[in-house]
Amino acid sequence: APAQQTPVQLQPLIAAMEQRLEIANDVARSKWHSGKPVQDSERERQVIQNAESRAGEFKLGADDVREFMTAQMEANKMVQYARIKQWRESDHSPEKPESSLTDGIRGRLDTLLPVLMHSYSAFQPYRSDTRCPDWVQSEIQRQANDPVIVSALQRAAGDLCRTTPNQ
Ligand SMILES: O=C(O)C(=O)C[C@]1(C(=O)O)C=C[C@@H](O)C=C1
Repeated sequence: APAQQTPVQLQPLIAAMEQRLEIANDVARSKWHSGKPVQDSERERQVIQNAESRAGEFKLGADDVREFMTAQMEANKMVQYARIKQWRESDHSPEKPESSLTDGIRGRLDTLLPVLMHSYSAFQPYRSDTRCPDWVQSEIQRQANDPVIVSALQRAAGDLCRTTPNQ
């Protein structure tokens, strides 16, 4: 079974990605109450710049870091849009989060950055393995149940495996 051969380095990586997506629930609650749009391109540039500036610390290339963090933010927006749609359609307003977006929630996303980069770095040797896509799918299914989180994790992990096309 593919799960048995899954490298141990994948579990903490998917876990950190999932934690980042859990924070998206609070981002969405905050934006629901503030009326701010989900998309904040200026903040996305800052996140990418911050991550790129730390690439060397984790022996990662700037291109990989940019691609990886872009995927994490696209996945984050998927969760936000899905939650906002659920609240709108169920006519149920979520509670205001304890902390605001700029002094609290983004701080939690920032705190997770080195954790994500560290686990992404540890997974580098396995990215080109032909079993990589199977490992990633089974690990996502193992760690997540909520279909919104599962889809977002699939997006977040979309570039993890370097599969060589076979024509
Ligand atoms: O910080 C925000 O405003 C978020 O919505 C979070 C986040 C991210 O994933 O870091 C996602 C979408 C925005 O375009 C910017 C950043």
